[in-house]
Amino acid sequence: MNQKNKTGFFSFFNFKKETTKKKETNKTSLTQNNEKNFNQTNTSKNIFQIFVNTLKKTKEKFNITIKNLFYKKKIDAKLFKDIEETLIKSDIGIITTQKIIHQLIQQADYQQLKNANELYELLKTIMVNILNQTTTIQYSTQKKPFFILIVGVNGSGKTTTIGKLTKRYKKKGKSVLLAAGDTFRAAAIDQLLFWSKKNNVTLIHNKINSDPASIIFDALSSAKSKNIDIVIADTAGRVQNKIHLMEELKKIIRVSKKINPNFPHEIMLVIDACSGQNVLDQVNTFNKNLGITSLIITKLDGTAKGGVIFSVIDQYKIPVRYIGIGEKSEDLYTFNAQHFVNALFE
Ligand SMILES: Nc1nc2c(ncn2[C@@H]2O[C@H](COP(=O)(O)OP(=O)(O)OP(=O)(O)O)[C@@H](O)[C@H]2O)c(=O)[nH]1
Repeated sequence: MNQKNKTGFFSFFNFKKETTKKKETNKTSLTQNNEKNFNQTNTSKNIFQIFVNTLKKTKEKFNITIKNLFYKKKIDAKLFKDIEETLIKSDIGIITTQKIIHQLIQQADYQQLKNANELYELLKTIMVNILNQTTTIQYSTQKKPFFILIVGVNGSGKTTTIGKLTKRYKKKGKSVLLAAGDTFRAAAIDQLLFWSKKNNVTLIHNKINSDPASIIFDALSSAKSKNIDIVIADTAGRVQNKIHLMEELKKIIRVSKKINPNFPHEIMLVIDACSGQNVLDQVNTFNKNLGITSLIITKLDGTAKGGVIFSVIDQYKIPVRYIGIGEKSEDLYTFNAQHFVNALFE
């Protein structure tokens, strides 16, 4: 399979290609189990409909305008200008929009397109390619425990997402252990306790203001001795300031490497789509300091700013692994570029 198209190793939709190509028997992927469960309970069409419903608010800005632009229009400079304006208004961001328009003009010229309809399809393809520029880290049973460090600013949805991930991995038959690394806010520990009980998994925690690096170290040691598959660690979103937070997170990473130099396998940044273009600043800060391996975009259900996904992926080349589309524990989906773009244009 084309590496560029492998947005989500956990992706449902690439499963067939993955399994035929990958003959390594000692590796099991969450994707494979994912897909089996998925096929039993859902269909690609349903998932697509969920994407369509989720993006309702983002589509309001984008969809009607874009369709009107292409309707029976001829290809000229004005059309490109209008498309550019629509993309910018849809939170796709100026830099990424200009890149899309540049490619659109070049390819339309190269393919000698005359018809606006063909340009419409070309725009979709270019937008999917923008989202497919990244590859995700592979889960493997050899990486045991597979350590996922969850980071993000306050209120972005970290704790809720951990609850959703726990449910998801448990459903795939994986053993999960949680670590309450947000010791700054008592409610965060209570929230994780709720999720751990709900999913029947162990939570390693300590009292408020205790050292998060030490809690996470204990959690990883315990997971190793108990042969646990996956450890998910929560972290604070706000300490005294941004520098303190980054130092705290760096310490967690440093200390975890004493157990295994490859820890953490994943550093997932949770970002709230409602923040629009401001998320770029968050991605920049966390990535510069910690090296983010994937993104989880939450609250796509409640915002018109879903277009920001294009600029985040385009500017940082970090894959979006999951999207959060509601507060319930099942409201987490593997991100799929094709579905996302099709849903936007639907
Ligand atoms: N609509 C919607 N709400 C969400 C989603 N994900 C999380 N939330 C809500 O967002 C709020 C904040 O979520 P938390 O999980 O507490 O966020 P956090 O990042 O852990 O915040 P702190 O613990 O304060 O650092 C809660 O009310 C969640 O129910 C989502 O995908 N959609």
